[in-house]
Amino acid sequence: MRESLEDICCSKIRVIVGEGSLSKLSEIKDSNTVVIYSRRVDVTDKINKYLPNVYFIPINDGESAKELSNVISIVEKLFERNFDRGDYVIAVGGGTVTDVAGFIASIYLRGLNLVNVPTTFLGMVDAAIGGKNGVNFNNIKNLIGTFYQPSMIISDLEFLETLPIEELKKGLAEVIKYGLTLDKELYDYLSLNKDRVINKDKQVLEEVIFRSTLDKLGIVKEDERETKGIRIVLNFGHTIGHAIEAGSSFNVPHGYAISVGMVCEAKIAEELGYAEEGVVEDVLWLLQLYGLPYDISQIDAPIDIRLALNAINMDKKHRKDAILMPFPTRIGSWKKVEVPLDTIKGFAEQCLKK
Ligand SMILES: NC(=O)c1ccc[n+]([C@@H]2O[C@H](COP(=O)([O-])OP(=O)(O)OC[C@H]3O[C@@H](n4cnc5c(N)ncnc54)[C@H](O)[C@@H]3O)[C@@H](O)[C@H]2O)c1
Ligand SMILES: O=C(O)C(=O)C[C@@H](O)[C@H](O)[C@H](O)COP(=O)(O)O
Ligand SMILES: [Zn+2]
Repeated sequence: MRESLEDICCSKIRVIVGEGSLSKLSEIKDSNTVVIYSRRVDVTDKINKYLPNVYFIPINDGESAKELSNVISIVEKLFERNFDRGDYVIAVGGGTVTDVAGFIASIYLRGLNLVNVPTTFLGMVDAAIGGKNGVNFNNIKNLIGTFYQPSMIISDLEFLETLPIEELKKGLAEVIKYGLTLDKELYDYLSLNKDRVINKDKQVLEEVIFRSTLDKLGIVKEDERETKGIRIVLNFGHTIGHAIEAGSSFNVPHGYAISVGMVCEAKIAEELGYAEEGVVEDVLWLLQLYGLPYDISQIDAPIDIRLALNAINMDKKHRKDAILMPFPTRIGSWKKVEVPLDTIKGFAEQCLKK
């Protein structure tokens, strides 16, 4: 088990990664606590072992959970109970659960304490970390949300035992994102340990999760609210990725969408002269090694180009008529580039043409 205590702006965040780390929940046993969890993951007995008196709110997870109507129905359940600002929300599930529950924790009474217990690999390497939360609105990803830090992130690898390999791969797309832009050693580690990763070797996965967590928190520490042009690096592949999700009316899973998005955006970086020769090949090579999609032709959902381009108009990295794009320059390095919106949309149309 690995632990780290991180200072992010005015919050202390305790990160615990390892099998059996769920036991750390016993440290908040004297608080009034609500557990918002994915009804598709067996958690109640596991939680009650450490927190015998909690209020459970099961939710249907998946992208359709990220709707304001769902937020309102959960808030109405909270309203029936007597919570105060000293109390806790514990989010247990994948990224869609931690996004919704984190948003609710940030707005109810203007903020309850939050503990994230990610149960997917994608949640453990990305979604449960860094404080972004929120819901989709009018077919735009994460249009409504807040920045709100959990006090504790518990990544208990025992949850991964039931995780299908396709869900592991979706999380690997976010890890490859870190490797391509921030962490060449992580890129190399993934290159050398493919079989152990795919076979869910716990020692390897703990290393990947812990390293990804520290990579992400290292960026969040510098630019928590994404106002300095630094945190945008965590959004590499997401301008096109979110366009694919929106264009498919959220039928393409996030991990696959950003996988294709990273190839498209690396090609734009190369075309505009920011990515060194060979970067696109290195992106393709690692995605193909893990069987992740690298071309829109591999996505078996129709993409409405009009909806996809509208999503790019609404990308949260856009400033006036340009988008701040995080371009990989070589493996493990990146550069912020302001690109005209129409240029990005032109490339996106090429990339998303089936
Ligand atoms: N806030 C952030 O910083 C951030 C970062 C990355 C992604 N995200 C968001 O996260 C979402 C994707 O997250 P996700 O891939 O975890 O999706 P998800 O929450 O839909 O979970 C994926 C699937 O795995 C199942 N599942 C969850 N835990 C399981 C377990 N232990 N065993 C077996 N099955 C399990 C779920 O029921 C679901 O079918 C997207 O909405 C994306 O926008 C947010
Ligand atoms: O934490 C961040 O910053 C990220 O960009 C992480 C992304 O992997 C994640 O998908 C995030 O939800 C996208 O954020 P958004 O601001 O583009 O909605
Ligand atoms: Zn993402």
